[in-house]
Amino acid sequence: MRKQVIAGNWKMNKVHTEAEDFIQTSKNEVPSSDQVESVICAPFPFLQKLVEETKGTPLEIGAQNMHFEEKGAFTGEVSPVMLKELGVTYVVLGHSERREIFKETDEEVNKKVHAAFNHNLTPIICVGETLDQREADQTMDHVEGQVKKALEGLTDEQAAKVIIAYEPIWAIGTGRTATSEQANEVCTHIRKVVADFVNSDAAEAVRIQYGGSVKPANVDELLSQSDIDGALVGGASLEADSFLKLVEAGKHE
Ligand SMILES: O=C[C@H](O)COP(=O)(O)O
Repeated sequence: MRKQVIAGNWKMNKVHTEAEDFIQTSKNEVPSSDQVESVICAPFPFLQKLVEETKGTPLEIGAQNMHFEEKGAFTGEVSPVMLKELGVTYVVLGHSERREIFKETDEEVNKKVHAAFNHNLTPIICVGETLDQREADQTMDHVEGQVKKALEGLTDEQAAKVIIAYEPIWAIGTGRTATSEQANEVCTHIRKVVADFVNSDAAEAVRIQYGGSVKPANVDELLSQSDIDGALVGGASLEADSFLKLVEAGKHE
């Protein structure tokens, strides 16, 4: 039985006081970590404080991106060493906004996944198709390519530990959710890709989240699907009440 992972991705939202209020309200309200993994992926400036404030609680803190190098002349970047030193445990990699706006490539995502494992961070690897790709019936091939490239060169044990977030780009921030069947169909394919590319044990172990307009009203149905093991949530993770409802749903699946 795979444990559900509910991760909030705050993106570039909140100021310090709002981040603090959220954490104070929710840190002791999330279910225990043996029931569901609860993660907030916050902007870099909040990470240190949030890690300190959530110590000893089931709420984990993640980053939304990082560079793959440990240090050097990379102005504006943050390294895996820095994140690890802060006590961050998860990192979102290859989010579609990074791929689209900041032109991140599959090769860079792969280097970041390796860097995450080198520094004991759990990568949440985002994959997903555009509306044009879906309409051209290219979803499965596109997602398959992204998954294989992201996992390239990992050991079987590492591949089993990644979290893959399937996020159809047309459903992100649009209020337009993939139906639970559409989401599960792609997640099932991703699991098969992992089975073929790595092995069946890794495929059985890997957690696959759905992301794209997930909210308390649709989370139960999405999480009840056979190959969906959690959610990566943007808008609905910004309010503590709503985030707590999502993690509560994760507990039951
Ligand atoms: O990382 C989260 C996703 O981009 C989904 O965002 P959303 O829940 O606001 O659609």
